Amino acid sequence: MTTGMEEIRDALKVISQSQTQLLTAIDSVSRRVSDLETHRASDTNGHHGHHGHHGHGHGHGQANGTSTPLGAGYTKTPPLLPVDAGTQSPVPPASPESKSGAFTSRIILTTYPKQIGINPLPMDWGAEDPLKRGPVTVSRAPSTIRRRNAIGAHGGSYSIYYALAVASKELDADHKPDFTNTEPAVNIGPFPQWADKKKIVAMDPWGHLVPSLYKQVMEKENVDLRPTIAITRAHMKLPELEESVRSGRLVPDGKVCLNEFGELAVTKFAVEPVWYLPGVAERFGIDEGTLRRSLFEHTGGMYPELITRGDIKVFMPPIGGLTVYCFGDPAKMSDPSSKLALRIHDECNGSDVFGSDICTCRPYLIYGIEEAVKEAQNGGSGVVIYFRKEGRALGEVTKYLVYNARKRGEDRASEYFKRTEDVAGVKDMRFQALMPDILHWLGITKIDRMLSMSNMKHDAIVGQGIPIHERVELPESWIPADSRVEIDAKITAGYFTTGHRMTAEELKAVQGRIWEDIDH
Ligand SMILES: Nc1nc2c(ncn2[C@@H]2O[C@H](COP(=O)(O)OP(=O)(O)OP(=O)(O)O)[C@@H](O)[C@H]2O)c(=O)[nH]1
Ligand SMILES: [Zn+2]
Repeated sequence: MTTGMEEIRDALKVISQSQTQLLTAIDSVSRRVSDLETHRASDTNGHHGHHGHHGHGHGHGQANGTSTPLGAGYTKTPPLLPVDAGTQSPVPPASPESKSGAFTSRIILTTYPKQIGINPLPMDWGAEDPLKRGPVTVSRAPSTIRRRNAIGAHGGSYSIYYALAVASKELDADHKPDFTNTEPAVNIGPFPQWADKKKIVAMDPWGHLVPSLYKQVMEKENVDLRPTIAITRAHMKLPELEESVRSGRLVPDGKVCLNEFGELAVTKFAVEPVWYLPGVAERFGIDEGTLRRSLFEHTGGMYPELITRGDIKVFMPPIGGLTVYCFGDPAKMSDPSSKLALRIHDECNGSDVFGSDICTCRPYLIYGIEEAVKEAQNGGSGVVIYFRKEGRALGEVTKYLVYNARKRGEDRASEYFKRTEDVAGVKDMRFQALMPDILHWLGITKIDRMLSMSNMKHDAIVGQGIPIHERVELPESWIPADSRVEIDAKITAGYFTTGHRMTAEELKAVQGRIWEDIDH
């Protein structure tokens, strides 16, 4: 009996040993094949990379199942054989003409730091001199793919439309942007914060100057580089502000508020996300391996280099960015002797654009703009920053599911966050931890009037060393009736108020419109 058990145990040991050997063999074949493939591709493209030189990378995080830094909560899985290697491919073959120019001759599923031909442009995140820092290089164009020092793609969530445009031949993948006259409408910085790895980890501080700063690199190295920030000037018109002028709250000055229609002059900054992974991990108090593995897994395995290229530290995530609306002289934002009023706003399409009354989003946005304009007119600076983080970054589908659950129930303030948690598992996924980067980038060192009640925004900003002198809540008269549920729930959960913080008992009595009231 005992002998039988031992035999089984021995047999199992042999099986497990052979399994490990098999996995190691598969892994080494896969890497060899990948090397060959790059070699062939680089021959085809006439580019011969340097052997053995890999920038400043440490070469860890290779595709070997045993040496990849695995984050907590993940099991080791066998490495996969790159399917592009052999003659068969699981992907329907692209038509022959689509191979010309747009793509490398073989599909490069992933790359490895020690691979022949891989020669990233230098990337020293946080270096003071932008030339020493190096340009964020992410393009997979044949001329650039081996020089990449970033994972992902330009355009945030729009990268998918780019792919569609190329696939449907609407866009020539060889298109070289003509940047004539696209340069920033105003100058900004550089500020010492731009060279601080602890302060800016979620955007490229040099992103607006790419075409000018790295012109020579683009020409000399024949690489495809693009800006991730653009700065322009505009007029804007909101119906509520016409009313602000009519009621006398806002007085046209011909500079910031241009006329009796409440038309405003604004400087706008559009910013695409660029993440420095070690810095992002640090902000969340997790290790880089865990961050990389989670990003890899939960984007459908979209970016294998998160796992295979431990030497690449920059990632351009497929998410929305932000826009800064600056009223008054942009130079005043960073002037410590000028007062600054600031609203940080997260996207709520239903309210911001379409006027839904279930929340206070549009009212707070308009109030923020109005107060920002007033501060600018008083000789200070007013700033509104709009983040694309719809529905607390849970998305509109989740949000509407929760609305239904609330309205089919009793929609009591005491249950407000619980309904979201029931559906989404969390009440909020915005993670304000990365939000203060833009403030550092704008050179902001203190906030005089913070137009927000959110404790999460407050704590993130103060935690980044930017003091907030005054917190300004949304005045009662701006709160739509049906959004009392939201605002009271938020206040009870810790949002700032100078008014009354309800007890759990009182919160139960706050009720919104219920299903019967909407359903007609
Ligand atoms: N999931 C979900 N999201 C909501 C709901 N109501 C509002 N939101 C989202 O919550 C976010 C509100 O953001 P902000 O207007 O910046 O407000 P806040 O962070 O709560 O704090 P304040 O600065 O005090 O306004 C937006 O992303 C909205 O889309 C809801 O019922 N469910
Ligand atoms: Zn809203």
